[in-house]
Amino acid sequence: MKSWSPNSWRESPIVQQPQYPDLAELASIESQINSAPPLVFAEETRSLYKQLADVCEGKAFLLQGGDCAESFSEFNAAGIRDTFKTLLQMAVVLTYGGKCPVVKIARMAGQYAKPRSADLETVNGVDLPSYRGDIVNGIDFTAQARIPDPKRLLTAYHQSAATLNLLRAFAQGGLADLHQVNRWNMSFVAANPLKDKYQKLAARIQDALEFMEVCGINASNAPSIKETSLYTSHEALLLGYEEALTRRDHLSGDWYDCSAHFVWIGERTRQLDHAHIEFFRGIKNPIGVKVGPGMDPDELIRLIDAVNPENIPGRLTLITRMGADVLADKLPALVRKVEQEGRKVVWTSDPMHGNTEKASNGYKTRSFNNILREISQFFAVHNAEGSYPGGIHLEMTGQHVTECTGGAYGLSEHDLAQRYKTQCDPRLNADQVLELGFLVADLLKDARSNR
Ligand SMILES: O=C[C@H](O)[C@H](O)COP(=O)(O)O
Ligand SMILES: C=C(OP(=O)(O)O)C(=O)O
Repeated sequence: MKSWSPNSWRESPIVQQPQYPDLAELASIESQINSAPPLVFAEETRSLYKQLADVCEGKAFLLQGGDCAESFSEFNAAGIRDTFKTLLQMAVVLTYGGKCPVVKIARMAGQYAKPRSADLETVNGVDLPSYRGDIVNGIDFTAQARIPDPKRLLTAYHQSAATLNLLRAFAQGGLADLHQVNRWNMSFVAANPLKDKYQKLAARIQDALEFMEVCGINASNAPSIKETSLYTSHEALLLGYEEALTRRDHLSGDWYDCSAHFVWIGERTRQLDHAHIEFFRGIKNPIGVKVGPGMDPDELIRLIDAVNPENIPGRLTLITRMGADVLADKLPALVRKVEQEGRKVVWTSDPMHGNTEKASNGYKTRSFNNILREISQFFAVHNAEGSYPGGIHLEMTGQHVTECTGGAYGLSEHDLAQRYKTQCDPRLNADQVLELGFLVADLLKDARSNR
C-alpha cells in the first residue's frame, strides 16, 4: 500500500473540481487556511466516533440534516437557530417515540460545495458554467459570477467558524435544555396540524423530568438534561480546502480533517482509484460515503476495505440514496453482501437525492410521499435482512420554505413559487420535518422491537 499524506490525493484523478483561472492565488489562499486554527478538535471527533459505534451496534440512531447548500447571503443567527431547533425537535420526537438515543449531526458550518450533474447551465439559450456552491462561484446567472474565485474559500472558512461558534453556544448554553421542549419552534408548531401530538409529547417529557427531579436526577447530576452534543458535517468535495484543514493530532499522532467532525464523499466522487477515496483513507474522522443505485456489491466491499481496512465500527457510514422506486430492488443485495462479509458499517437513508423531480412549472422538487416511501422501504429491507437501519440523512431547514410538495399542509406544485429559496436542491421545511419525525419514530420503534 502506498504511503498517505494530506496531499497524496493530488496524484490521483479527480472530478467535480472548479477550474480556477489563477492557480497561484488558489495556492496562496489554501496556505492561509492551512495556517489558520482548525474548526474542530480531534477529541470531539473521537467522541462522535464512539457514538457512531453505538449506532453501528444498534444502540442508537443517527439523525443527520441541514441545508442542501449553505449560502453567504442567507448567513444569519435566526437561520442557524431555526435549523438547530428543528433538528433538535426531530431528535426529541425520535428519542421519545423510538425509545432510542439519537446522535445528531448537522449539515452545517461547512456545507458550501456542490457537485453538479452538468458543467453548464443553459438559460434562454445562454450557456454558463454551473453554480457549484458559494465556496466556489456565485449563484447569479452572469459570466462574471460563475468564475470560480478562491477568495470564497476564506469566506467559507470564516462563516463556518462563526456558525460553529453559535451552534456550540446553543448546544451547551441552555437552548437545548429539555425543559424548553414545549417552547422550541412553538410559533411553527402553533399552526401545524400535528400541534396536539407535539404538545402531548412535550407534556409527557415535562412529567418525566418532574418525576426524575423528585428522584434526585436533575441537570446538575445529569447534564444531558440541559445540554446536547451536536456535530457538524459536509461533503468534503474541495480537497484543497480539506487538505488545508487537515492536522496531526498531538495526542494520537493521527491526521484529522478539522473542517468538520464528520465528512462524506458524494455519489459522484466515490470512484475507487480517485482522489477522494485516497484522501479519506488517511483521515481518522468518522466518514460517510453516498451509495446510489449504480453500486455493485463487490465494488462496495472494495470501497469499504479501502477506507476502513481495520473494520472499526463507527468509522464508516453508508448513506444510501436510491430513489423510492428502486430501493427495494437494489438495496437488499448490498446489505446482504456487507452482512455476509462481516463488515461493520452504519446504514443510513438519504431519501432526498434519489427522489428529485422537475415540477410541471419547472421547479426542482421532491415529494414528501416519495421521501417517506424511501425511508419506509429502507426500514423494511433492513428488517428483512436482519441488519440495523441506523439513521436518516435529510436536506432540511428551520424556515417555512415551499420546496418539497406534500406533507400535512398538502403543498402542491403551485405552492412552490411562494417561498422557494434553496441554493440548489429542495429542502423539507420545519413542518414537514416534524411530521417526518413522528412517522420515522414509529418505524424506529417497530424496528427496534423486532430486534
Ligand atoms: O445536492 C446534490 C447535488 O449537488 C445536486 O443534486 C445536483 O443537482 P443537479 O442535478 O441540478 O446538478
Ligand atoms: C450531493 C449530495 O448528494 P449525492 O452525492 O448523494 O448526490 C448531497 O448530499 O449534497
